[in-house]
Amino acid sequence: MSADGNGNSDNGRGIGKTADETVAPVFSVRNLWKVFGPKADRVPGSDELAALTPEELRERTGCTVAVRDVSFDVRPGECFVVMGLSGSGKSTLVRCLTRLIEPTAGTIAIDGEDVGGMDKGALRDLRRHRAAMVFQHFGLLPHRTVLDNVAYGLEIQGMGKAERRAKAGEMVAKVGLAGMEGRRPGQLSGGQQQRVGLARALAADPEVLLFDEPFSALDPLIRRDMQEEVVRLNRDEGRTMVFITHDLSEALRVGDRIALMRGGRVVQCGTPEEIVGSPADDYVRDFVRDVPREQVLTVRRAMRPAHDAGEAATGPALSPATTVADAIEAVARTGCSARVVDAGRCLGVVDSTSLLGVVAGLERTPSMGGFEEKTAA
Ligand SMILES: Nc1ncnc2c1ncn2[C@@H]1O[C@H](COP(=O)(O)OP(=O)(O)OP(=O)(O)O)[C@@H](O)[C@H]1O
Repeated sequence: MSADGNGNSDNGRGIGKTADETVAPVFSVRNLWKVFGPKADRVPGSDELAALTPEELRERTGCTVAVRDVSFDVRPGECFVVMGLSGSGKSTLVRCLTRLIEPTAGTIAIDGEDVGGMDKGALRDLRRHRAAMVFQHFGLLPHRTVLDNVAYGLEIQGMGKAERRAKAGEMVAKVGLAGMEGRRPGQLSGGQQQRVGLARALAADPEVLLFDEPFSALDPLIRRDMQEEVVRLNRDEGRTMVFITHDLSEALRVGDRIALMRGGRVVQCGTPEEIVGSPADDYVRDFVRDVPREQVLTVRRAMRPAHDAGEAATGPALSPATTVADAIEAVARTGCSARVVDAGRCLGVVDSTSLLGVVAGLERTPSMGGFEEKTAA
């Protein structure tokens, strides 16, 4: 995530940051369905109905399947992105997590606790304290100052005035708005208003932040700023996040893992590197076609065994999380192959052929070091 001992950055996102798979997940979702329409609950149980195309199903039953048999875990400390085109089911899926939309079938647990079995009070607590939502339309109160907007949620919780103003001040500073506490929302840019919305969600100190396309209304530069803010919050605080977007570059920038949705299904769930480097099918391959591979893929994919002990001991040392783009720079600068080193051990070597092979999307052949054109799956 940070520059390694050799000054090799892995682009700041934390490529290679792998949330520990052995720890218990924050959210655990199994076989989740959301069907809109009359007698929706007959659809998940019926092989015949579930096999129909969306159009056939609508014609025969009047139902729309928004989420179709989806299972995944969100691990502590990760930024889990739900990505897909408009209508693919992203918002419905994430709203089901806290039952803002009632699932039709399947189970959801938060920290092992069944969300389906929660009563009204527990659900209120879940939405306020455990999994707070940051919306695209941040719903700020126009007549209140920035500070009071941020403190609003704490006021509802019954926190005393001095304490909530101190806490709100801390959050305002955390999102980079120190000095603007006394302004009203109308005196802020769209990006600054979004930061107030973020500070308000953070003030409740939720275990998970759920973002629903939070930045899609912002202009590109401010949007980039906000993405960096999210990455920073995730990295510095280790706060778990679920982030909806239809924008692939945003997903790649903020996500530790990405669930790519199509027609209510998750067609692939994996790290940006897995999605771009090993697309699960032609749909995903098409989706990631224009991604600059060298900025997402790491030297792990370009590595080959060292030819001899000499090669394994010379050349610049790179961490396994180094992007191919940074490795190309290191190899070009020094004019020799670079070693991929982890905890003092040389895992392999990258050279210009192996790095260019990854950029070109070629598959490594069994004969060490060679590449061949990738054939469509
Ligand atoms: N209340 C509803 N009643 C009927 N159908 C719905 C309802 N809400 C959503 N849908 C349908 O469910 C599907 C998934 O919608 P959803 O809003 O979850 O998609 P999305 O990926 O978030 O889209 P967008 O990016 O446009 O917000 C769509 O076909 C949509 O028309």
